[in-house]
Amino acid sequence: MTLRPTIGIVDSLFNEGLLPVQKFPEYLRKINYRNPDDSLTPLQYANNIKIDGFTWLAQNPESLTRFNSFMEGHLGNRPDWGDWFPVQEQLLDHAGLKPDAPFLVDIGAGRGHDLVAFRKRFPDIPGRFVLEDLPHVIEEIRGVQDLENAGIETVPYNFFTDVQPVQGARVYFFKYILHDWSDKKARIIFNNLKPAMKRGYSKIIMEEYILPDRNVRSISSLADLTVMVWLSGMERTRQRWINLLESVGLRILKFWLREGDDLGIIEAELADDES
Ligand SMILES: C[S@@+](CC[C@H](N)C(=O)[O-])C[C@H]1O[C@@H](n2cnc3c(N)ncnc32)[C@H](O)[C@@H]1O
Repeated sequence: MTLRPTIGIVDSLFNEGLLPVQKFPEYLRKINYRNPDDSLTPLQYANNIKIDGFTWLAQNPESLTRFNSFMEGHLGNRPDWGDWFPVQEQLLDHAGLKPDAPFLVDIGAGRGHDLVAFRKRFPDIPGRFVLEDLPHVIEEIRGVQDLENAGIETVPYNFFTDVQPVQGARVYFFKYILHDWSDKKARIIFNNLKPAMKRGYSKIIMEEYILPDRNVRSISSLADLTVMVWLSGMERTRQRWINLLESVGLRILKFWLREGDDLGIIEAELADDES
């Protein structure tokens, strides 16, 4: 079992998370008990700011460090995706793989813990491994030995403003990214990715909650509330994932879930009918 440092979770939730939680009833009254959306997030309301949560973190280095430590420990004692997803069958068994081409791009990777774990698990997969995140996050991880040892490239990238710079990767990986954003913003992220994807080859792999329509586990509800209170984000049901991806010309190949957990993998690719 992987042991992860979880102190960052407590540190970040108490330092940055408590105020929006405390002010949440007041915030809901102000927005007439609508579902929170991008026009004013609870974090913006609580801190009286207009910038989004990640730009705010960039301006508060201690909060950013706590947040990135939070993300590093967030899986707790769950296995890494590479430990249970059929990587060989779904990703490696393809004639198009080339040793000098990009294999995996982790978009919004934070400190790169998922990439490092994947490289340790599969040290012999050929190709490039790329970590993308906002420039201040890339700055925070400059010179980190684990990343250098694993041969991981770092690229500053903003998924709202830039088209994906790494063309034709086998895997574009997102973990806990889409749940931070509304469908409208998620569509911008996907539309900036699609031009880089190679039809019949590139796959999107997302590690996210995939909720049932009813009887959601309390731990998954808590995740839903956490992203709502921070960012007006949401955990999505299967049908919401299908609707979202279809609305941008993507097709879900399979939802992968492990017994007893709503956190799973969504495997997707460009839909056939897109030019
Ligand atoms: C919830 S964290 C997930 C981090 C990592 N994928 C993980 O699961 O531990 C969201 C990540 O998205 C990054 N992010 C936020 N806005 C972004 C943007 N516009 N472009 C690229 N990355 C962004 C943040 O810096 C942060 O690292």
